[in-house]
Amino acid sequence: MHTSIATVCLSGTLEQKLHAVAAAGFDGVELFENDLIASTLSIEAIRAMTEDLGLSIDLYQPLRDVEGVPEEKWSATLARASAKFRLAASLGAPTVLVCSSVRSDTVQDDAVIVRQLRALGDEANRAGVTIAYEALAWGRHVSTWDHAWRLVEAADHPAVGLCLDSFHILSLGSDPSAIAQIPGEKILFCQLADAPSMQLDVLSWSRHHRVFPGQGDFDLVPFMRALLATGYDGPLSIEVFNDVFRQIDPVANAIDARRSLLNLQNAVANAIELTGGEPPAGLTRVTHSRPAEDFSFVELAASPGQELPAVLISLGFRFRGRHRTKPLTLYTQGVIRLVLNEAAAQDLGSIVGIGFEVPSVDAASQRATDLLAMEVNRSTDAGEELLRVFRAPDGTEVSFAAECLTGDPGWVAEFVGGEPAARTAPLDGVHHLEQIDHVSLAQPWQHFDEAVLFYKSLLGLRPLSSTDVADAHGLIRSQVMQTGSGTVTVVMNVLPAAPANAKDIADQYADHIAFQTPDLRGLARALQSEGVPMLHIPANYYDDLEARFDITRAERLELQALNVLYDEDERGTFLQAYTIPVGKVFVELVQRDRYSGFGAANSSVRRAAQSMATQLGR
Ligand SMILES: O=C(O)c1ccc(O)c(O)c1
Ligand SMILES: [Mg+2]
Repeated sequence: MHTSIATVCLSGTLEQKLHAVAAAGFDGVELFENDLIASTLSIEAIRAMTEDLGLSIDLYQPLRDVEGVPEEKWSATLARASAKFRLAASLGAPTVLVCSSVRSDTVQDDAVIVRQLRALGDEANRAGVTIAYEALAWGRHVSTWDHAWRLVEAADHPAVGLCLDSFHILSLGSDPSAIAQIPGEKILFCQLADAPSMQLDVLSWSRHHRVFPGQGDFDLVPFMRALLATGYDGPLSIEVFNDVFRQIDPVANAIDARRSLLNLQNAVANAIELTGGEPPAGLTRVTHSRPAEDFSFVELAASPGQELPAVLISLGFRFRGRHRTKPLTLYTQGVIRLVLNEAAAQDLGSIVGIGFEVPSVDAASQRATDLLAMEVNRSTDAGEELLRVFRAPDGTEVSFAAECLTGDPGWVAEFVGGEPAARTAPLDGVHHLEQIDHVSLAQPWQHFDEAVLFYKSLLGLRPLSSTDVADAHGLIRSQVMQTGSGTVTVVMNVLPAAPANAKDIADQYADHIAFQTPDLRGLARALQSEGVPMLHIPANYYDDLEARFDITRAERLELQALNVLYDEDERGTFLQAYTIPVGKVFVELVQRDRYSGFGAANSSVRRAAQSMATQLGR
């Protein structure tokens, strides 16, 4: 369908915004009044620029407080509206958005509003444009889509129709299904936005926290299905007011916005098909690819001289060799494969790449391309396996690898000079790491929403619990993303803005990788005897543990001696322990017994302990 985006979504001058919108592949824009007024470009120049960029101006907006107007102000209001209709016409915009009035003197009388909408319609008609009437969720008298529709229906004017904005509808918890009863030609415009669930007045929620479809908690699919059932085939336009999006690079942000529209159209088409329907031909599809099934490898930045290899060997990994042509080394344990990259830049953390096993590398790569992900060109030499690699918003290189049910994937043979594989590499014949539990990535705060949509739409990871972890230097937002089968989990930790002493702080915001073991106590004991430095957990934590849970003194003392943390949920128990940070990365060891969480209750203790370890130089 025709895709559009409101200029208010993006940062920059009007010219920068228009270039970003065109570069992302949108068909048109909603021109926000403030962007026009503040621009040094003439109306003719704006029109010419959009045409040159291949963009249409689909909507001019907003026109405020022009219905429910007290009698004495009506003629001035009509004159103001008329000027805006002529402006829209000279921009080549077919439609002006009229939002429901918010002024305290709004006449709260439907008959008055209907009469005024008709008069506005006549005026718009004269200028050769139409008006799309939108109920703001905080409108003084009109705040719901169905009220707005009753008024538009009653006005019964060819130049007066509706604008439906998913935020205003879903934020009030309104049921969108009856939208399907509206004649499609009376819906002149559709604005799309998602938002996280919040307990906040709806105006502040809308003006600061909207996000692109698929990044929040709203279910836009039923809204879209009702809209499409009317036969609507006008623009699908993103309208998001978001404090972060107003600050970030408009080019990347516009691409993220268009990814959200591609993903939404595809999700709607899938939902229609799933219930035996025929999706409208105009919906853009993306290549189908099933979710990631497992981790294939994790690539870490390994600066020379770092202790990471020694720690890995202590944990039971085997050195499998150096890459034939690249500055890479490989360590494996069973199905866990870690690639250390000596050449990798490590701006934020230490995990620079993740390989995901997918059912079809071709389908996953085509889907990534369809969803506008940026492919990374990696040099390959003759005989080397070509990996398809895409850059995630945080810079992580995401690779797709074929499923590998037995033995090693083909690329492992490119590493030479190491030890042969062993199914497991137990320290004392019993304790070992079985698989990657999760990978945790530090996220720059500006790219968090983009990252959620990236991992969700490309890899089928779904956002689960989100927790705020307090530490001495700020609040860290921790978002778990997991595939439906639970085999792949990525945890995204959003860093507070860099404080003055950024270097110290940055050291603590380490990425980490967590491994599952069937016997964490045994492993911790073995590591202790090998002298592997584990993160020291303070005694106060164990006092608290003893008070909170039904554990014996002996159990508490054992956990404390081993620096093992404990948690429970309704279903089971959880043990976790950490190595001290090695460079910018640390290793977490977990033992799960039917427990499905990630030890969130322990996170702030862990962070405090890490902070202490970093300050002590260890
Ligand atoms: O916040 C506002 O005022 C505003 C203006 C125009 C819109 O389309 C909208 O959804 C909100
Ligand atoms: Mg709107």
